[in-house]
Amino acid sequence: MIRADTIVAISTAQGEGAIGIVRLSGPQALSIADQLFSGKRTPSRTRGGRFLYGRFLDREGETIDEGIVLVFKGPHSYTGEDVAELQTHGSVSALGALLTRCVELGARLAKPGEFTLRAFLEGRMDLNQAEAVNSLIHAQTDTARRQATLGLQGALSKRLDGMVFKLARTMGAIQAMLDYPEEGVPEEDRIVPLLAVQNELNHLLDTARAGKLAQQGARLALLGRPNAGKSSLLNALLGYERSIVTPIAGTTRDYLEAHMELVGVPITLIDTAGVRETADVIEAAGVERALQLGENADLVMLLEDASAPREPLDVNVPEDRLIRLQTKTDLGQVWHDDRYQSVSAITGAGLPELRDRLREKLLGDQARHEVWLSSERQVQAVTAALEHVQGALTLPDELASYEIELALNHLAELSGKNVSEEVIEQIFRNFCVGK
Ligand SMILES: Nc1nc2c(c(=O)[nH]1)N(C=O)[C@@H](CNc1ccc(C(=O)N[C@@H](CCC(=O)O)C(=O)O)cc1)CN2
Ligand SMILES: Nc1nc2c(ncn2[C@@H]2O[C@H](COP(=O)(O)OP(=O)(O)OP(=O)(O)O)[C@@H](O)[C@H]2O)c(=O)[nH]1
Ligand SMILES: [Mg+2]
Repeated sequence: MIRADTIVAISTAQGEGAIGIVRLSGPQALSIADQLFSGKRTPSRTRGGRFLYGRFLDREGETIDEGIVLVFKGPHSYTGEDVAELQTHGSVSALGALLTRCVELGARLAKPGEFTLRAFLEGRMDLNQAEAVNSLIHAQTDTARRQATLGLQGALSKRLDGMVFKLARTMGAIQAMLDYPEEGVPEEDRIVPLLAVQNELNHLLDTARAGKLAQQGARLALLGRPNAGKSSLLNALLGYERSIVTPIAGTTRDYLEAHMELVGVPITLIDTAGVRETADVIEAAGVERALQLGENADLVMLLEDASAPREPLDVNVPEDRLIRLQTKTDLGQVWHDDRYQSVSAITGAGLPELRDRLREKLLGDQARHEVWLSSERQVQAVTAALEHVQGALTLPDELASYEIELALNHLAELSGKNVSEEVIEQIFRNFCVGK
């Protein structure tokens, strides 16, 4: 179905650039281009896939800029509709004037993500792929980009297709059995495929944490007693002197954040005030904050000075989000406790092992070449599908068949079949304008 209106947006980043693009999509895209473009050829009378060189004109016929028009004829375009790309010098003013001209000629300003929404509605990509487009734009690390690219190529949808096939076949087998009970359903057509799908869904859910972290990044707080070496370790991980280090206990009083990439995850490192009882109101407020930051962080590194008398700190952080470190091991004192890793911020000893540990804690053993769940929407749909598959494994045939149907609905939801307009709108609302 071709939408009646033609949308327009500046598709390149705001600001100065070598080249800028205004993109038109819809039934009037090429006729609008005809009216504002002057060159040897006419966009609407050009074959798709060609570019035309010439000048862009404003309402008075004055030249806005020289540039090129790229012609795409539906369905052979990003959106599946007729598309004209007006490529100019990357001048804020030229792009603005060109946009205005397109609106004067009848185009409507595109909403965020509306080009990709149209690509979805035209069936050029499914919802998982559309979400991947957005992830790709926002990817801050190679890991996030690689994941988004896999998603864009349909990797998640392909995995789901395999499961849908198994479920549909099982449902068929059960229904046949209900019609002809004397036949019975052989185990390998009933339990085996359901168990396989259950496994696969569980496995997919395991990837969600890594997927979320690769996308949104992780917050990593350093906690410990005063002088434990938190600021020194932060500086050592960053590779520059971000935080003040002195031999005085209580140096860091407020928390401080620094950004870096670690193991392909965008990391916010948080240095905090050393935790101790104190009469100093300012320091006490800092301690309060430190503990709070620890509770809210994705991971906490809890530091203890191995060269000082032991005075462990109790923090309200579950074990799986905790990494215990003994610091200053270059001073020659180390205790033996498997729960602790040793580091020296001064010599760098133990830092590679710490990075490995962080990778394991953050990404687990998720294979980098397989696709990860990356949005809350995906996690919810897979969780719901899994519940119904589990239902199907425990319930008698008639109910099992219904459970499988529900599981199939949730998997279909993932790729964007039978999803409400609201859900779709919600997804595209977070996109950039022009995407
Ligand atoms: N200038 C420009 N660069 C861009 C995009 C764009 O729209 N414009 N893209 C998007 O934002 C991405 C590329 N995605 C695209 C996907 C499909 C088609 C397309 O026209 N496909 C047709 C023709 C294929 C062919 O000729 O081989 C088709 O699939 O039928 C274009 C871009 C990234 N770079
Ligand atoms: N030998 C040695 N000294 C260290 C090491 N790490 C830190 N120190 C020293 O320990 C002292 C305290 O270090 P900081 O990094 O300021 O400790 P902190 O945990 O941030 O302390 P507060 O901000 O007061 O809570 C400084 O004199 C550092 O030079 C280390 O690995 N080896
Ligand atoms: Mg400090």
